[in-house]
Amino acid sequence: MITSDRMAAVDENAEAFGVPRKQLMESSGNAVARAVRDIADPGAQVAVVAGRGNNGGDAFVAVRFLDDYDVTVHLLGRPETISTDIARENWDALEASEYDTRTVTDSKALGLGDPDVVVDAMLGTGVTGALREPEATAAEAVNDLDATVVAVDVPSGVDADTGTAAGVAVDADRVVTFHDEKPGLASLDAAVTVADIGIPAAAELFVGPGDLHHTRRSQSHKGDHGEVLVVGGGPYTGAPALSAQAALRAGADLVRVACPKSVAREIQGYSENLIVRPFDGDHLQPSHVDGLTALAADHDVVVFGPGLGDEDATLDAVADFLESYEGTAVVDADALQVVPEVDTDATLVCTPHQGELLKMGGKTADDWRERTDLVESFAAELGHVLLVKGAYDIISDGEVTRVNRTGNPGMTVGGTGDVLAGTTGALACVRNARHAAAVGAYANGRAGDAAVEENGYGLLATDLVDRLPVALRRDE
Ligand SMILES: NC(=O)C1=CN([C@@H]2O[C@H](COP(=O)(O)OP(=O)(O)OC[C@H]3O[C@@H](n4cnc5c(N)ncnc54)[C@H](O)[C@@H]3O)[C@@H](O)[C@H]2O)[C@@H](O)CC1
Ligand SMILES: [K+]
Repeated sequence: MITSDRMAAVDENAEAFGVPRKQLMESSGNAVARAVRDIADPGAQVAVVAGRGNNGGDAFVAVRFLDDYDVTVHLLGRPETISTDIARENWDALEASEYDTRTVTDSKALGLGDPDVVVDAMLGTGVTGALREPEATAAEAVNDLDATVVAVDVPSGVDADTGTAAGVAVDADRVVTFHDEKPGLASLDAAVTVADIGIPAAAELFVGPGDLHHTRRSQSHKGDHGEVLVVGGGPYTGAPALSAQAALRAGADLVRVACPKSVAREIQGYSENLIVRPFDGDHLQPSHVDGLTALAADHDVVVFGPGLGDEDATLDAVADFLESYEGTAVVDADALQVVPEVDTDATLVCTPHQGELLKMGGKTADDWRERTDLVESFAAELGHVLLVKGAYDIISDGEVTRVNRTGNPGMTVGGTGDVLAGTTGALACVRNARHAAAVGAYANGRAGDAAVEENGYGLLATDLVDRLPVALRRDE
């Protein structure tokens, strides 16, 4: 089962991993032709009703695999309005080979005749809202025919994620959908075929550029890009400042740092971008928890742990806070060891390196594939998202597991974990926790790779912070 925004991400990852969309379209078209062959014998009359996007492109490919059928292609609009190169190239190929192609600009003139089969290729996952003209009239015309209707990917007008139609929709007998089931298809009374179109499994497993650009933004936050509270500092002062700067660079609108008064001036000293909220003393302890809980309520995400140290009183305070907290928190560094004993309704993203994972009671292995299984089962046991750092970062919520391959050996330098925690915290303001962890690991690694590319090894954690915006940006 795959939603349309995940499908777009997987599609873009496939392209990034060397399998371009035009190749996927060729496989899609071939699958559509096989479905027609399944329904009607050679010589049968086939009417292809095509839109101006890649859904139409799929059908233009299918036509080339149906030479022994009597095929007529009806393009709803002028060829120059075809909205993608790969669809246009497949249209031009039909013209060059003089297939029977017609362009329909007035839907009244949609002379479909009385075909045995109709291929509905007007719209697929690109539909927004109720069908407009000429697609709406065309859908009615298709529904009035006796023909067997084969829908490409999704019946035109139906929302692939919900199965509902905002207006008129094609009533398909068969749907040939690509790569994986779409949530909205199960509720239709059409027979659904899932066609494998050669997208490598890696395009779903490995985090890639598609994950950066196609993730549903969660609406459940206040500001545009969210407000993050970093709770850290004590024995260390750099760690919370790195996390806070990273959260700002990763897009948070506002970041505050709750830290012991003893280090507040030093932490403020790192940057005018930081807003410091000191609590008294020189380390976090249970008496601070009520104040922190109140402060946390004014933020979308809390990043808990950078530089806190592991005094017993501090760990007790972490446990007390997490027990009552019900929001989203990234838990890193010394605070991690507390998580397995805490019973909380909070959504936690734990970001251990492999040593910290062992301290939490998890297991690890040298081979990243084995680690994937171990992390997935430990995440399920914990009931939280795990982002286990390593040459390959493993991200799992116990159900879906992702692997991040960006980053380099230079990133073992101190502080890169603090940058990752802050980055993940900012992303968790606008993405679900598992996605925030996957994209956080990906962006952090890309920032580290960019730093090494420019300056060679001898990487500093601060080199990552300034490179996060580019690491998170859509590739030009
Ligand atoms: N994502 C993938 O991995 C793949 C997608 N493929 C095909 O690509 C399709 C998605 O293609 P696109 O993103 O180009 O979008 P579509 O081809 O589904 O539709 C986009 C076109 O429809 C128009 N449109 C949108 N809403 C409309 C409405 N309510 N009334 C009238 N016109 C409307 C848009 O202006 C645009 O021209 C999929 O359904 C599938 O068929 C395949 O090529 C296989 C690979
Ligand atoms: K369709």
